[in-house]
Amino acid sequence: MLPSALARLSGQLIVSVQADDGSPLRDTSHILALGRAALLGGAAGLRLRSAPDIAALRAVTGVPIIGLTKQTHPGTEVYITATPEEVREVAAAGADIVAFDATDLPRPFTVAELVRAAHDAGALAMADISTLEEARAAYAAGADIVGTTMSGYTPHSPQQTGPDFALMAALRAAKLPFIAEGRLNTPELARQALDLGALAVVVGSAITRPDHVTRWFAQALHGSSGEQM
Ligand SMILES: CC(=O)N[C@H](C=O)[C@@H](O)[C@H](O)[C@H](O)COP(=O)(O)O
Repeated sequence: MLPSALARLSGQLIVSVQADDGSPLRDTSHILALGRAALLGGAAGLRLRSAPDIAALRAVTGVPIIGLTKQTHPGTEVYITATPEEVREVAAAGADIVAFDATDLPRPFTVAELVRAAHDAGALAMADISTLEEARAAYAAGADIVGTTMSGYTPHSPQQTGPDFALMAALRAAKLPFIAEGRLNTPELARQALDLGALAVVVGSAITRPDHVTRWFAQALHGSSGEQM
């Protein structure tokens, strides 16, 4: 049986509400407004970066929250919730599920250590992976769910502009439950991921990063990337 936060997300849309560093939307008050707009539109869950953003949305909604931090650490390129301390911070802010990097890149802490920190803090553990092998390893280390989040963002995964449907199909064939995430930029692609067996679908940039969406349009019109910031 699925743990309750995952059961509530089954078949549902999760909206990732994150602004990049330097974005005019980075402030928590803007993230709160974007998150509320996503909830109004029917998001059944939220994926949020940073304790202040998580706490702000926890105060206004009971939907499952996937929380994470994004921080660099010396000697590693792993930046999504890379330490047990960050896992605890995210859980304490009100996340039901803590997402963390579970790729094969050199890392400061093992996947098992991050899973344990999440469970000890009363949260579920979501392993952000980029390959089938990483998914197997994450489940062996005790993860509750994996997400296809990191495909395209590690040197050893396919670099592509669209979603990694091949990885989703491989996860399904291996009977490994997964949340689909990454470049699901249209309702049709999101639906396709669900049809490929995803437990739930995370959509971020296409809904909550107007700067990215503007760039897609600007590039399509005249190959320009818009105003340089
Ligand atoms: C690779 C990485 O750092 N992904 C991050 C993970 O939390 C977010 O920046 C993405 O927006 C999220 O994964 C959703 O994906 P998309 O924005 O493509 O719908």
